[in-house]
Amino acid sequence: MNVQSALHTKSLLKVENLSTRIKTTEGSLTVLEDVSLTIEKGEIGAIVGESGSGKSMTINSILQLLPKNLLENYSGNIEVDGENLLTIGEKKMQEIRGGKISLVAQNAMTSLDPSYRVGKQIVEIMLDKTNSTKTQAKEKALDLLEHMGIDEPERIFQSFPHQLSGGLRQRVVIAMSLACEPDLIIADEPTSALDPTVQLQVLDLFQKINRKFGTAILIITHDFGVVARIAEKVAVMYAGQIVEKGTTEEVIFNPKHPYTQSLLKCIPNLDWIFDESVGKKPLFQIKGEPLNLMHLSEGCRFVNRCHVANDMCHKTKPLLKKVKPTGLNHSVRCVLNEGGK
Ligand SMILES: Nc1ncnc2c1ncn2[C@@H]1O[C@H](COP(=O)(O)OP(=O)(O)OP(=O)(O)O)[C@@H](O)[C@H]1O
Repeated sequence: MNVQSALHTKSLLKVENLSTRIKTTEGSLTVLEDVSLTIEKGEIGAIVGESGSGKSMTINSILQLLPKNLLENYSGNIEVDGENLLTIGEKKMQEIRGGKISLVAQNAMTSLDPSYRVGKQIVEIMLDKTNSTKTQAKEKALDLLEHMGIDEPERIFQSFPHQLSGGLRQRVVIAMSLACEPDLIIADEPTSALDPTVQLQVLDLFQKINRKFGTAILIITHDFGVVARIAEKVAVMYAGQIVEKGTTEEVIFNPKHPYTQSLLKCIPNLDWIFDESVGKKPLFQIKGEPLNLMHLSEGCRFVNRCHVANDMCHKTKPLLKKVKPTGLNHSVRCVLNEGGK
């Protein structure tokens, strides 16, 4: 690709300055503010943050899944292949969901119908979303199950969801998400309901899918371990805002935001099991509670939990700025890091 055509290449998913307001009994609440991120074709990205940081709101906004009685309004832009999802209307949106983008939910059981054999559920999607005949759809479904690392695809095809283990069910759901041949899979905490060993297998499966089919993946997680294993780039969310983003390497090895630094310290370290001289250290915890979005102050949203905050942080609203003005895409929302160090 020459430079000229590269400049004109549209991102697969481009979210720009997205703010989402919802209606609550206490009045309207801005649950997302100024969220910008992109996923390119064939890329694996991640959004990481603790509970309540706005991860689910971000995907529900992208996929326009917030119910009418909850949503007050969106502002900003959400583009898929250059098409603005905020203006295309529900009919076209339905084609995008389960078409160009498919969603893998945290709990596989919420995506599977308990009363139908899993094979039939995969075939139904193929018949609905692709030009396959019934015979082709069955063949493709068995093929997909095999690609999911399932040893006996025919037996699993004939099984009901309750007859499968949690790990197998999640593989089936991932196969279902591929049935419509999407460009992007959004995976919402896809491994958090699974045993640690199965978690690793499922993450490796996403990587395999990405390499084999070129499918882009946006993974939502509270776990930096997941980010480190699979994602090329990451956005760290806190209290409805992206507070840091960049390549996974930049963010993990050179975290700039005190929240990112604290999240990284929360990853369990098992050194003490192998090295007695290290001693048993308690797990690191970020002090304080996540912010109540109803009661925002004028400064940084992380200020009351921050280990380096000063007076300026209480008074100045930080903007997301490049760590190094001339650098690539590492950005941070912290007045103490503006302009880079
Ligand atoms: N129906 C609702 N009414 C009021 N506030 C809500 C509602 N749903 C979400 N919120 C608020 O929106 C913010 C973002 O929530 P969101 O569910 O996106 O967080 P999350 O990062 O996905 O958390 P989790 O990992 O627990 O799912 C939180 O402050 C949450 O309290």
